[in-house]
Amino acid sequence: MLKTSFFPCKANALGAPSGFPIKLSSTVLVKAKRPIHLKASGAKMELSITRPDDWHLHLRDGELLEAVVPHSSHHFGRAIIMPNLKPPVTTTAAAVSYRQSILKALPENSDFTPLMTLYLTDTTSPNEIKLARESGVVFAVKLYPAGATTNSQEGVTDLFGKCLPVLEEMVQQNMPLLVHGEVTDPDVDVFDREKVFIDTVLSPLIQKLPQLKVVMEHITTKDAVNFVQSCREGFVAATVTPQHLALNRNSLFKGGLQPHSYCLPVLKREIHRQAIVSAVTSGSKRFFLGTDSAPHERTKKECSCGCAGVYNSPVALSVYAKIFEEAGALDKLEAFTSFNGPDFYGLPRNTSKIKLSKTQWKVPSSFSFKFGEIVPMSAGETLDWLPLPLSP
Ligand SMILES: NC(=O)N[C@@H](CC(=O)O)C(=O)O
Ligand SMILES: [Zn+2]
Ligand SMILES: [Zn+2]
Repeated sequence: MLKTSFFPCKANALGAPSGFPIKLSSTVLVKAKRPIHLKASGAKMELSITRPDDWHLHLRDGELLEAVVPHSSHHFGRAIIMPNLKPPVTTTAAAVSYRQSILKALPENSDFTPLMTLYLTDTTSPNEIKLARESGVVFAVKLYPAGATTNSQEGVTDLFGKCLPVLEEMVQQNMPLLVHGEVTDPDVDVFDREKVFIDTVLSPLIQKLPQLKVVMEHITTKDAVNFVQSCREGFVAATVTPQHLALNRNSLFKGGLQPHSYCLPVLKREIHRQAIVSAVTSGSKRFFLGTDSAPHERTKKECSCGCAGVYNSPVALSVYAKIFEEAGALDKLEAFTSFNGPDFYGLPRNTSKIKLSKTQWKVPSSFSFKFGEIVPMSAGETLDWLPLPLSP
């Protein structure tokens, strides 16, 4: 497949208004045009922050990978890559090979670094954790309770019964456990699944293995905020997505069913949204950026049984900046986007900078590719903060 086309215009698909070209695969069709730039009146406010990382990202594989990777690599330095492919990335060998595919799909001259993860199953061996650590390219292990979310069928059915030796080896190897924190019991109300998971799985796990590093991914409730805050700093942390900061569950039904706002864990009540906004804008080191950007083709979202996942990479930084601005906490944005994550993982912070300009830009209504379309979060809306290209 040809991979040489560039956005020829002065703006790229993300709206960066300079001559910084972004290489996209030849499968990109013209609908992914530049966003419309509205001139902000008066002097433009610009924020310069250390290049952010994304600590929870779905890049998929094949043509979907080629399509979406530029939206992350353009502004983010590194990303924790989720392993829920079909088949899932359950071994170090598979993670190494998936990493190669990602590197191959990157735009020319990109220095984006994928940080790989393993998909935990009932049969993952402690030795696999040793191999993962030795590889130098696997940075975490992901727990999907079987049936909890997209491609989780091969996930864990009984964490304490089946996975304790592996978890003990993870403690030895200082390998973090990343958690999709929802129970799968059909009798538990879908809006309560995170809280019940905390009470029945996470709390007992941390009591049993207090040395295990755990990231509660994409938290959605005040219960999760309280739980993370009650744990030992440096051992338990949480990622937070743009959609769970910006939207509450009313958004799912606003003017009719809104499939592009449907993700798991599902959006919650306003009180929960407010609790996670307070948590991230408080300056606490326990919370960091993880977009959970999860692309699905339009036809797989707009159908009788739609997939869960919000594609937010193109808008994530704009949405985060708006949330911090509204909370009067723009001074805390950089720690959330660029410091707390690497500090938790024990990795160096990025040294380059990006700028966010207070400039309005219009999000494309969809991105079109040969294989189909992807509808981003905030499709067709005008956002306030525009990420500019990397400065040297
Ligand atoms: N968040 C989602 O709704 N979907 C994710 C899986 C996940 O992170 O749970 C996906 O892979 O599509
Ligand atoms: Zn998840
Ligand atoms: Zn995810």
